[in-house]
Parts: sequence; structure tokens; C-alpha cells
Amino acid sequence: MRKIEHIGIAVKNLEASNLLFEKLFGAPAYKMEEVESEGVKTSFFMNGPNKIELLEATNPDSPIAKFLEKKGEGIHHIAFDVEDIVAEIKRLQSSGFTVLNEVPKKGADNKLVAFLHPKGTNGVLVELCQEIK
Ligand SMILES: CC[C@H](C(=O)O)C(=O)SCCNC(=O)CCNC(=O)[C@H](O)C(C)(C)COP(=O)(O)OP(=O)(O)OC[C@H]1O[C@@H](n2cnc3c(N)ncnc32)[C@H](O)[C@@H]1OP(=O)(O)O
Ligand SMILES: [Co+2]
Repeated sequence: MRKIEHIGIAVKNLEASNLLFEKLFGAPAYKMEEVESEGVKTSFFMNGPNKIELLEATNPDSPIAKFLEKKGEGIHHIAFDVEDIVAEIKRLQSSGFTVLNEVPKKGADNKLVAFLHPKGTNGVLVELCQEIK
């Protein structure tokens, strides 16, 4: 794992949160994208080298909907940039981590992604991201 690729924040209303984070960073989101498979619509902000991903649920079964119900708005996950997501999944599995999707799936912002169960990472949902070249 290299650097933090993005921090994911669960929000109730993406439009309202886009305005809030635009005020916070002094710049608008650079990308908005829906990821149907995850039941989310997202927006991305860059603040210097830091990327923030805002996520709103698009259906009640979405992980974001469940998270909001249980915990309310807030930091949802930390995503790390990886060189080779398949090798990283294997490494993490052999180190005892629970990988929620053994086969990497298409994420937002042109990435292949996988997630580790937060129960095995001190309560932090970890996402692995590999740039699709
Ligand atoms: C892919 C597009 C985009 C990208 O960057 O490209 C994204 O980031 S999409 C992000 C949304 N997708 C996901 O989060 C996929 C991975 N998540 C899951 O598979 C589930 O959300 C899972 C397994 C983490 C939890 O699902 P479950 O149905 O088990 O929900 P529960 O509410 O029963 O949770 C069980 C247990 O885990 C705790 N939990 C849930 N979510 C989180 C979280 N984000 N961070 C920390 N802990 C979390 C929850 O509180 C429960 O703990 P308990 O002690 O039993 O209350
Ligand atoms: Co993410």
C-alpha cells in the first residue's frame, strides 16, 4: 500500500454537501459519478494532494444507507492506493484480514477496488484502489 488515495465521507444530501465542501476547500468538486453496483452517487474534491470522496446512497440497500442509519454522516472509509490489487488482496488474506470482495470490482474515478471488513481493522473500513491504466 502506498499513500492514502481518498477519504470517503457518507452524506445524506450530496448537493448540499458539495456546496459545503466547496466553501471548505474554496474549489468545486472536480468529478461527480454514480456507481450503481455500490448504490452510491459520489463527488470528488482535491485539496492539495488530498482527495475527498462524498457519498450519498441511491437506494436503501446501499452500504451508505445502512451506515447513515446506524452512525449518521461522517467518515465512512479510508482508501489506499495499491500497485497490484490482486497481489495485495492475496497478501492481506494470508495476513488474516477479511477481504469483502476477493475479485476486485470497478469503483469510481477509474479504479479497481476491494474492501477489508472493519472488524479486522480496528473498526476502520479500508478500501484498496488500483488505477485502471
Ligand atoms: C466503489 C465506489 C467508491 C469508490 O471509492 O470507488 C466507494 O468507496 S463505495 C463505498 C460503499 N461501499 C462499501 O462500503 C462496500 C464495502 N462495505 C460493505 O461491504 C459493508 O458496508 C460492511 C460489510 C462493511 C458492513 O455491512 P453490514 O451489512 O455488515 O452492515 P452492518 O451495519 O451490519 O455492519 C456490521 C458491523 O460493521 C460496522 N460497520 C459498517 N460499516 C462500517 C464502516 N464504514 N466503518 C466502520 N464500521 C462499519 C457496523 O457498525 C457493524 O458493527 P457493530 O459493532 O456490529 O455495530
Ligand atoms: Co471510496
